[in-house]
Order: sequence, then C-alpha cells, then structure tokens
Amino acid sequence: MLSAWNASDVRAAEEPLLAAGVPLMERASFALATHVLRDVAARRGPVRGARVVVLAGAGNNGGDALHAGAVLAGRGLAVTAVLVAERFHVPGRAALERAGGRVVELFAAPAVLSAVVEEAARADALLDGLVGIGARGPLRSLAGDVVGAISGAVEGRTALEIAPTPSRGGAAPWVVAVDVPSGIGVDDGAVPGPVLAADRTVTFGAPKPGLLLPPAAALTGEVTVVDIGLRLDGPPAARQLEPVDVARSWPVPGPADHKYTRGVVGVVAGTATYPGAAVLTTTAAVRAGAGMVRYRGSEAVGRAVLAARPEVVTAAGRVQSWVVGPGVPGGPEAAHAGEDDGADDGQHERGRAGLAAAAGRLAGTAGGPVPAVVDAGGLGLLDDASPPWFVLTPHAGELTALLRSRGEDVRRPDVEAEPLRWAGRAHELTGATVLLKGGVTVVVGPGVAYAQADGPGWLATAGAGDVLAGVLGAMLAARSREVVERPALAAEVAAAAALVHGRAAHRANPGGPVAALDVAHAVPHEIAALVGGR
Ligand SMILES: NC(=O)C1=CN([C@@H]2O[C@H](COP(=O)(O)OP(=O)(O)OC[C@H]3O[C@@H](n4cnc5c(N)ncnc54)[C@H](OP(=O)(O)O)[C@@H]3O)[C@@H](O)[C@H]2O)[C@@H](O)CC1
Ligand SMILES: Nc1ncnc2c1ncn2[C@@H]1O[C@H](COP(=O)(O)OP(=O)(O)O)[C@@H](O)[C@H]1O
Ligand SMILES: [K+]
Repeated sequence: MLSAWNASDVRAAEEPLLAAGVPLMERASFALATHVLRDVAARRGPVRGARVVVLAGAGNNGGDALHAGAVLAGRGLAVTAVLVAERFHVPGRAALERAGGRVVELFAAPAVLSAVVEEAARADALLDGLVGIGARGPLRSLAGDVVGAISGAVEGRTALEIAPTPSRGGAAPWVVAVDVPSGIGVDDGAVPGPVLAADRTVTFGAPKPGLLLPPAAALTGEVTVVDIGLRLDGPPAARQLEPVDVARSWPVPGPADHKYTRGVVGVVAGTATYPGAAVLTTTAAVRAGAGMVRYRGSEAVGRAVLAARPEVVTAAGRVQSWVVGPGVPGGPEAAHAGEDDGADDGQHERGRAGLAAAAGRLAGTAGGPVPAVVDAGGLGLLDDASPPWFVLTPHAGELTALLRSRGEDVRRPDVEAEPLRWAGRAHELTGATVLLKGGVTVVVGPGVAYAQADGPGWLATAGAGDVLAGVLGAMLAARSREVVERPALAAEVAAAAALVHGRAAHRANPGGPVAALDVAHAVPHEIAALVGGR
C-alpha cells in the first residue's frame, strides 16, 4: 500500500531530524541525482555530456534540485540551473558552481526567458525544483511564466495538461519533478494553474496525497519514493492499495466453506428499459466469486439474467450484501437532467426494501444489517442518513446531483477539480462510504481515503460501472459481518474492488478496447493471478 501524508505531517517529521543535524537535503538530492542518472543512461547511453536544465525556486525544493545538479555536474553532465527568484538556495548554488555547473539568473534578466525555454526544450533532462511542499496556489510570476513557456515549447506537453503523458521520442527532455510537480495542490491534488507534466516524480520521505489524487495524479509520471529516514506515525491522508494488499486480504474459500459462508449477493438492478445492467451486475457478482447471487426484478428481466447466468437465483431469501440501483431510473442525475428513463418496474420498492434490510431497519429480518452497494437509481432511494457500510458508487455527474439534492451549490467541473473534497463532503452529508468513479477512483469512508488508478482509459464504457457494482457486491458479501463491524473496512473493500475491476480491464484486452462484459469475464482470472501469488 502506498500511504501519503500531508505537507504539514512531513514537515513535522522532518523537524526533529533537522534539529539533530541529520543531512536530509543531502540524502534527498543524492537520491534524486541517482534517479536522473539512471534515467538518462537508460534513454541516452553515456551520461557524460548529457544536457540537464535545473529549474530552481526560492526554497528548499530549489535547494534539492541545485544540489542534485551539483552531483550531476560532478559526473560530467552539462548542467544549467535557472534561478527564478532573487532569493535562492545559497549553498545549493555554490555547490553547483563548484562542480562546474552554469547558473542563469532569470530573475535578474527576464528577457532571457526565450533562450532558457529553448535550452530546456533541447535538454536531455529537466529537473523541476520550483516549489515543493511549500507551494501555495498556482505558480506565480516567473515560475509560472517559465513553466507555461516550456510546456508550450516541449512537444507533447501543454501547461495545465492533465492527460497522462504519452511516452515521447528521444527529442523531448525527460522531466523529473523534485518531490512534487511544482504547482500542484500537495494535499488535495488540485491543478490550479500551469504545471509541467513529469515523466518521473522523485518524492522524499513519503508520497504526498496530491501525487495519488486526481487531477494532479495524471501529471506525476512514475512516482519514486526516497526514504530519507522520516518517521510518519499518524494516519495517512490518502492511501492507494497495491495488488499485494488485495491478494493478502482476499477471502479464499477453505474446506469448511459453503455457499452461504462465501456470501449471497442480492441484486436489484435493471428494468425493461435497461435489462443489460441486470445481466452485467449479476454476471460480475457471479464472476467475482459470490457464493450465490439472488436477482430481484421483473420476470422479463429475470429471464434475461438467467439466460446469461443460469447460476442466478430469482427467489427471495437471505443475503449478505445488497446491490441496489444499476440500470434503475431515478438517480439524482436523471432527475436533475429531466430524463425519461422509463418505468421503474417495481425496482424502487424492491430497492428500498433491500436498503432497509441492509440498514438493519426491516422488521423480521434475520441476520441483522449487511453492506450495500448503492449505484445509479439507487442513489435516489437513500434516506437522509446512511450507515458507513453502505457504499455509494456515483460518477462525477451523479455525485454532483447527489450533493445538489442535499443543498450544496456545486457543479460537475467543481467535483472534477476537487474529487477528494467533494467525495468527502458526500460522505459527511450521507454517512455512507463514497466511491467516486473516474480515471482515478476516489473512495472516502470514516477517517480514510483511497485513490485507485488501476484501469485503462478504455474502461470508460457503458456498463463498466454495473460490473464494478457486481464485483463490489460479491466482495462485501464475503466479508459482510466484518464490514458492518468495522466502519472503515467498507472503504478498503471498495478500493480493492476498484483495483480488481481496473486490472481486469487491462487483462481483458491489453492495450485495446474493452466491453463491460469482457471486464466481468476477466475478473476470475485476475483474482486467480492475485491470490495465486500469495
Ligand atoms: N527542510 C529540509 O531540509 C528538507 C526539505 N526538502 C525539500 O524542501 C521542500 C520544501 O521546501 P520549503 O519549505 O523551503 O518550500 P518550497 O516547496 O521550496 O517552496 C517555498 C518557496 O516557494 C515559493 N512559493 C510558494 N508557492 C509558490 C507559488 N505558487 N509560486 C511561486 N513560488 C511559490 C515561496 O515563496 P513565498 O511564498 O515565501 O514568497 C518559497 O520561496 C520539499 O518539497 C523538499 O523538496 C527535502 O530536501 C528534505 C529536507
Ligand atoms: N478515464 C478513465 N480511465 C479508467 N477508468 C475509467 C475512466 N473513466 C471512467 N472509468 C471507469 O469506468 C467505469 C465507468 O462507470 P460508469 O460511469 O458508472 O458507467 P456505466 O454507468 O455506464 O456503467 C468506472 O469504474 C470508472 O472508474
Ligand atoms: K517541484
């Protein structure tokens, strides 16, 4: 698992070490230089004579970059450091000059900006040491100008670019962000102004949340964490599950298990207008290893489900998790857009009953409360308050509508610009765990947040969300009681479902388009690959 800490926690962890004279910057800059050397060698072969441009800001982030530049100059690379502010890291500059590096005082002669941009565009490597964890808001003055101009000049990059950087030919410089790409919201992943998209981010002590969270996460390139000896004891601000974490906690059935111990998933999905959602959700739940899947819906849709998955049962009975809403009309977004999604075919009533049982509020329900996945039309069936073992799975449009229905003045672009903030707000307002779908899926539960970036862009296809709901339903059913008892566990299971779903999409057709049903069919193979290695 990657755990990310806010800037203030990192500073607090640095303080005692700095007071004790531990050479943190030396450690950080040496590791940074080592990674740059390795990357340049891999791309270019000989490192001697390689051209490196260091963009250095006023603070210690600039200090890291200048000291790394000194190490590189000492190894025979041609290093030019560009100082954007009158205040600069004096020992860093001195070290660089001693090692034979050249310094351009851009702050003293802004007219040389175009020459700097030209040199940067022709460099083998570009180090972005303008600001690190001391950043406040969008890049200002010359730092903003230089990033804007270089982004425009370097092929494949634009200022404010938030698409993943495609791998580029040898012509463009290899961009290494020092600690963080300068100008991102270190704690929240915001991209408030121009940011130079990096190929690699070498981050010190621990990842920062902004490296995991959208939209900034698309600008980091590969993230390399350098251990400089910090002790970060408190809870992280954001986490990202890795395959090994999911493998470790996967409930592999043993000799004593039977279908009920493995978990029964109750699915209220699909109508005559959207029967496919019922097929996709139930298929995914079966494929993800549910002990049993009960479909609740009209007879006609039930027939379609059974034609696709004869394992599904349509009789009522006990369940260990509910999935309510895929392909059911009346989600907050549809209501907002005034769309006619057709009749609900009785799914609202079935969905409400499922949610009441899941909340433990249905008289005569044996077995107590159970987790629920609440998707699409199910979101319109929620009461004012939900328990944390309800996992809401909106995309940005649905989250916007849900928030607006609860009095927040927010638009979809706001949610896309600050997904963690708004998913967190929805968690506060509803009490439920919130999984906000997207290229990076953000999950917020009580005291925890996850950011998962496991799927290819090809996964953005109709029905993929229904498959996620089915996978998550099966995973929650398998750990039903534990999820109800431990408020933060639903978020971890939801993040794990996003990981399995995203990796299944890669597996379904590496590098190419995937259909939602292909993703569901790849799920068992992905699970086998995950748990086979443990
Ligand atoms: N302490 C250590 O020994 C270690 C520190 N480490 C390294 O230090 C980094 C933190 O250093 P830091 O605290 O000096 O802050 P830093 O990120 O350089 O930025 C502050 C400067 O930027 C400026 N500035 C701010 N916002 C701006 C904007 N939007 N646009 C333009 N300028 C802006 C701000 O200006 P001001 O607001 O003061 O006018 C100030 O001058 C950390 O990320 C890591 O790399 C590691 O080596 C480990 C050891
Ligand atoms: N750019 C992207 N890259 C990777 N995955 C994405 C991207 N955009 C969306 N997804 C994923 O695709 C799925 C789409 O779900 P959703 O929007 O609910 O579609 P539907 O309602 O048609 O099933 C989600 O799991 C989401 O995380
Ligand atoms: K930086």
